[in-house]
Amino acid sequence: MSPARGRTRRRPRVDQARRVAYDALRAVHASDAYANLVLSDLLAQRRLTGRDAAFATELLHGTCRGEGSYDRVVAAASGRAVTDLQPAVLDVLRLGTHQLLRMDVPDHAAVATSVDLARSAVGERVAGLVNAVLRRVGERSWEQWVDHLGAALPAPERLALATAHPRWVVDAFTDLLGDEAADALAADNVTPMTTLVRRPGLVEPDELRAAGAEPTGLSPFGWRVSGNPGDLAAVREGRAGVQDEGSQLVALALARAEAPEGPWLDLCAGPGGKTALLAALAGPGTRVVAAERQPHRAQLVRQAVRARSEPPLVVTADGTRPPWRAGSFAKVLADVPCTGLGALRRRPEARWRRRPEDVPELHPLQLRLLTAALDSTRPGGVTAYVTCSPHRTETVEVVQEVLAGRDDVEVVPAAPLLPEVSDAALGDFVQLWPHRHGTDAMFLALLRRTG
Ligand SMILES: C[S@@+](CC[C@H](N)C(=O)[O-])C[C@H]1O[C@@H](n2cnc3c(N)ncnc32)[C@H](O)[C@@H]1O
Repeated sequence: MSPARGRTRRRPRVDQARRVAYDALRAVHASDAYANLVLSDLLAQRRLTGRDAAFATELLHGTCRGEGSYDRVVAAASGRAVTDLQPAVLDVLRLGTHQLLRMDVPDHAAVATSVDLARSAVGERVAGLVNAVLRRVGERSWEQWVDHLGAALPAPERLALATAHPRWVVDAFTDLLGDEAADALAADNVTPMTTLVRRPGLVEPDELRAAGAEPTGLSPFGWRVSGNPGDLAAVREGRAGVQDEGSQLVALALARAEAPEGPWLDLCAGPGGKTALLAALAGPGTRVVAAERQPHRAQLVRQAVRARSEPPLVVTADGTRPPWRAGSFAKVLADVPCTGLGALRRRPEARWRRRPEDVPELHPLQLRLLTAALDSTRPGGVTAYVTCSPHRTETVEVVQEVLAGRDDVEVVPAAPLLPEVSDAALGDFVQLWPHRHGTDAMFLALLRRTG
């Protein structure tokens, strides 16, 4: 664009942190990228570290989480549907809205840097629009926007707006928790600290303590670190790994369940976090087999268990058509593919990407995998059915539907096997929650083959 009427227009100076957040957000929307992955690539490429990296991370993650609610704010402030805005401009507005309403950025800086970003990333012609819309956004605080836009909404819709979740997720959580759903939804908006698992037999607590990690409250193998876990030798060498405490606890419950001697199976193993812990807990003499349908994820399982002198056997296989004989295993973990609604705090964009139709679409596969897991379990042996979603259709309903069709399975009460965790029993099952336990919302059912 030529300088307007002979004046030399200032070249917009966009700080690197905002540019990284913007480019990552565009990749999330234009190429279905995962926010965490694209951000870590961009931070490395552009050599952003320290405060700049922290700012870009908070800006991207917060914007992704708040997206649906910010879109309502932008629509009200611009007087048009967000679908009528150019996607690249909408992303600038979303980032600006997050800075104005939820970050400690002065209003004038949030508006001016967003206008510069719009000029540089989209073009001069959109600068005025971005300036005008963001000034209007800044006229109210976040709470005032929620009051303003929520006043006319029914209660669940208002909760969706205030906690930045799609309505169908609000309904699913309310179905499970009643009024407590508000706390569970709010917990999705808090970035969890990185949790490590100490793989017993491979690393002692003293090594992790000396590296600055601190034990967590629930899992006997859980450790918390601030900073980059890859800085720890134990993590780089696969003797410890990044793993939520909830995942550790469900694996531990299966390891503690009474069962006959014999090999253990992880039916849906990729990327291998639970396989690695189960292999450590199984002890010498107990063979562990890990199956995973996708070859690249099977490779990740091999990576996860590389530190073991006798690693589990990793097979690329469809667990619904097992290549092993029925009744081969004493313990079987079926950590099935699910919507991941229990781990939304870790996946900033996931809540807006998942669709309500995903739940019924996954259900038949979940039924088949649980059936195959039970068929693979020998009489007296135990199957653990696990999801990182608390959605009833993916949890209790799968178990009930499978059990209704067989007379060779009994439910093992799961909560008594995790005495370190209170308030987790859901009947005979276990349901963990971020707002109660500080873990992902993992579901666990333990089922014994009786014949
Ligand atoms: C929830 S993830 C498992 C996470 C894993 N247990 C861990 O802790 O790292 C589910 C896995 O099941 C795999 N999967 C999906 N369908 C499968 C099938 N039919 N047989 C075996 N694995 C399958 C997916 O590729 C995915 O890696």
